[in-house]
Amino acid sequence: MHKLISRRILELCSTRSTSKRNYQVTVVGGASDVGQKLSMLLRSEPGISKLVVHDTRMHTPGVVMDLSHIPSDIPIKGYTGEDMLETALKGANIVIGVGGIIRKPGITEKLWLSANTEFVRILSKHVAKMDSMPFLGIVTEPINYLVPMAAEVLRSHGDYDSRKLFGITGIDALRAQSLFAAENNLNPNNCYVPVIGGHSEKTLVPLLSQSTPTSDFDAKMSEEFTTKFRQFENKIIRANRGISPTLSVAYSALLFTRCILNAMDGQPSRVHAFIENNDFGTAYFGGMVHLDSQGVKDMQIYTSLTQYELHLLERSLDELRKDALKGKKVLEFC
Ligand SMILES: NC(=O)c1ccc[n+]([C@@H]2O[C@H](COP(=O)([O-])OP(=O)(O)OC[C@H]3O[C@@H](n4cnc5c(N)ncnc54)[C@H](O)[C@@H]3O)[C@@H](O)[C@H]2O)c1
Ligand SMILES: O=C(O)C[C@H](O)C(=O)O
Repeated sequence: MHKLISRRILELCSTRSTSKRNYQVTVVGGASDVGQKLSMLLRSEPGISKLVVHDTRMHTPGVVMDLSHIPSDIPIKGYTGEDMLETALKGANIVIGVGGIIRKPGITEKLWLSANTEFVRILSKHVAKMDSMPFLGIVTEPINYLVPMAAEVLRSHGDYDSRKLFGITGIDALRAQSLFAAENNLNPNNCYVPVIGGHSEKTLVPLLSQSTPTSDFDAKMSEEFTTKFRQFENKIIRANRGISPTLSVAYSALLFTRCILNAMDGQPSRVHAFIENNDFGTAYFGGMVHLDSQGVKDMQIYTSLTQYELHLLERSLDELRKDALKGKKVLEFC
């Protein structure tokens, strides 16, 4: 069991490396709710040589000063306003995009979508102009079509390396792990349920057939688990009085950053993410991604899926194709 726990922990990149690194991380949208929490977590992450926080909000200098009062040997720098984005990105090895607007009461779907689309469009355009493409992780929703859109922008404005673009979806694996543990009365640290597909109610596919420990759920229990799991996003937004979650999302972005840092250091690393992947008949797909120092190496493939999982996967792929198309089309209106 001890070996098993270590493996799970490694998979989610909870382990910190102690090697000497020299990597700059820039958090764009860093004064947002998620961005502030992520920046606080990164503040004490060993091996980051410089943490940069960028946002268009006027209180960004205050956020940076607040963070600087947490003693750390990681230098921190803040930049405010779109005209400072280029400076904030300069020298970044990892860029995390967490800006836009959170879902909250009073914000219409249309406003939410257009603000988030604009955020990712501007960010991608600036990243495309950098001397070399950094690792770019996107938290901003909806990931299913903003990641394909980011790829289009990167492609049309500069040298695009698809191995370095990721939608940060680790939250889905964390939720599946927590739910599985709760349903089976187990320690979550000993559990793992792979999640493939996309990051939305209709595209998430939890693979109970591949769980650790092995699941003895019958067909009805598997369907109930899947429904519950897929509704987590809406459930938490309702419980949060209409506001999207930020804590577990920031935590999953920390794990993502850690996995990338490990990979850049040449250590074996894998991360849950949504990436360009044609293996399943759609341009983008999410799952466990194996990394090397250059980015995506390949994605974990699972065999012996149940009929139910295959059915979910088929439906998910239909949606993902539509989402990727939306991502390309949305640019026509920008
Ligand atoms: N992937 C997930 O699971 C998940 C979960 C929750 C939230 N989110 C996403 O995270 C994002 C942030 O959520 P939040 O609650 O922290 O949002 P928030 O509303 O607190 O803040 C958004 C921030 O983005 C900044 N911003 C907007 N345009 C910018 C630009 N061009 N350059 C730099 N900064 C810019 C704003 O100034 C603001 O600080 C949202 O887009 C939301 O969709 C994703
Ligand atoms: O869309 C959101 O902001 C919610 C988020 O995607 C989530 O998974 O909780």
